[in-house]
Amino acid sequence: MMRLFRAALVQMQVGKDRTQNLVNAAKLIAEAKCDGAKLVALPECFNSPYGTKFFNEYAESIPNGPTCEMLSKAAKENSIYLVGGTLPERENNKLYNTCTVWSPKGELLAKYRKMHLFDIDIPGGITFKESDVLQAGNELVMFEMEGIKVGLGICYDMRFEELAKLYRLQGCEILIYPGAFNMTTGPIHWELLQRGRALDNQVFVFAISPARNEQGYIAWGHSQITNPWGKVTTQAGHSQEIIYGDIDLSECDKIRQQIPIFTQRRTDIYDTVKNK
Ligand SMILES: NC(=O)CC(=O)C(=O)O
Repeated sequence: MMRLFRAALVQMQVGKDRTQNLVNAAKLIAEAKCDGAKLVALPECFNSPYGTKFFNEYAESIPNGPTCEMLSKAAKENSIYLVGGTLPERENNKLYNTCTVWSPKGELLAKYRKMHLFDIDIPGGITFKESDVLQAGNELVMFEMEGIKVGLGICYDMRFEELAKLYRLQGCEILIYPGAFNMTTGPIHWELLQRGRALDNQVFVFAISPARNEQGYIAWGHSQITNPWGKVTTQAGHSQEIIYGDIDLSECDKIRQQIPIFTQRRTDIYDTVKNK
């Protein structure tokens, strides 16, 4: 069972030209592989600008569109596990914000649809309503990487601690969130939420943002790796870059032994209160 590996989070620049986005992603994936990555992860909406007015135009079916073709080929050519950020997905005339995961043989390992849609309204800050055009997913999705269980979420999902806890209860040691926080929420919430999810659940958390752009939805950047102690071990700036983490899963074992919160949960009490 693999316990040590190198992860690469690709904080890439995303623009309006889909082909250019795919070419850029493929180039950066190959670079991450050359630098020793076994798992490479891309950001939310890496093939299209992030915005409700773009989702319909850029949507593709999975696994048949050009974006999945590129992802499958890149995973196979580089023999890596590839978390393909997210793309707007179309199925039966409905749209979803969907993350795909590819095996080193280029096979589709998992597909997760954003479960909590990003609907917020902060006067003077940001108003965004994914539910105007997207449907929410209804399933937790995990994949296994040579014995390591990894749970998937997308961006706003990281605000929901119940989702992270359910993944931990199902044996996950890593949670991966492709995400695109913004200039209003990013500065205070991005890092803190990930540290919270990591510490609460004693898991590694990887979050991958697009690089900051000049117009439209301005992404916060700061892709991040947080360890099960709740410590940020690597964080990007806001430009295009790849960050790396040498992940040692024995850190999960150690912290879970030293602070055994998952054997001390008082579900007898919680359940009584919940059912009142
Ligand atoms: N873009 C998102 O889904 C979430 C986000 O920016 C936030 O929660 O803030």
